[in-house]
Amino acid sequence: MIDVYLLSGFLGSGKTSLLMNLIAQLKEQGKKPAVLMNEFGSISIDSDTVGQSKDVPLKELLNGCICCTGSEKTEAQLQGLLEEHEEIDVILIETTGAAHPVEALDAVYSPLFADRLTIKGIITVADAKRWLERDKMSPQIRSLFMEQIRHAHILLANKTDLLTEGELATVSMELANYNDTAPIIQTANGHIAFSFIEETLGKMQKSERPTIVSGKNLPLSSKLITFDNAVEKDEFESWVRSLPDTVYRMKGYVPLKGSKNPFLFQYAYGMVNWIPEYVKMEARLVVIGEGISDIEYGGTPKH
Ligand SMILES: Nc1nc2c(ncn2[C@@H]2O[C@H](COP(=O)(O)OP(=O)(O)OP(=O)(O)O)[C@@H](O)[C@H]2O)c(=O)[nH]1
Repeated sequence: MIDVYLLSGFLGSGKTSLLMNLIAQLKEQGKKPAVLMNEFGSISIDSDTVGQSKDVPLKELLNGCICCTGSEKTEAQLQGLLEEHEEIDVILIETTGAAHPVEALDAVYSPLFADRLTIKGIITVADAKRWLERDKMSPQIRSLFMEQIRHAHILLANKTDLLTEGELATVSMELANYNDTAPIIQTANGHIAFSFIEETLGKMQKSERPTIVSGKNLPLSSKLITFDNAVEKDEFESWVRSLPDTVYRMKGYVPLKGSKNPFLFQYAYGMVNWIPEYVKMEARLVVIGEGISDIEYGGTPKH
């Protein structure tokens, strides 16, 4: 299994700096990291920086963010990385600072990779100075900035060099109030030990079930559902409607009674979408949300 880490954080918060630090540490440990990154616009500034480490495989998604370029593209890029570089053991994904973490995670979770990739979690870089000045942001942007912080599994309060001791204490306390599950690490230029990230996220995963990042104490988790038998479409949809609001996203291949191949099933914000598949994909579904570890598919109970 290849470990996948998602680097989130607002525009300019220090994600690329963190990425470069992590790559250097991984290489020192003899590991083979690969990078998937996406940038706003069609000029690849950040990937040029990373591209200087010629031995680090890199795929980029230009012109849009990982969430709105569509998960198909992300899947294709990941597929490309996996096929072209069999030796990879860690994938670092840098999302554009304008990506919502749930959507970015969503683009990465694919039933195609369920048995090849272990999504370890989201590391959010928060610009500590910006946090103190968040009231100056427009409500929409502030909400994105805050969402990225809220969904972090590990939170870096970065750019500490720009703050006084007193300001630092305030930022740490306020961040802890806002996301009380993620460890908060004060950093400058994204300097953090990769071993800390690995151990922290490893422990979070162990405390719950082994698939991907999951757990009641984590802001976001995922669950893989498999099917032994084909299901009735209506029955499946009533099960979908019975799920809690904290299920944000589902996608995968669902075997429907009377159909040759499992259908591609998509769910987002209450909407379901079925697309026939001409290839026989493995029947499995990824569910992403909060507090979803008890969700199982059992069809609708018969009366
Ligand atoms: N003073 C200070 N500057 C920093 C720190 N970390 C990063 N920077 C600077 O902030 C700027 C943005 O850093 P990046 O690492 O490119 O940030 P990013 O999150 O990748 O930016 P986007 O790709 O635009 O979202 C760069 O000029 C960095 O040198 C820090 O801890 N302190």
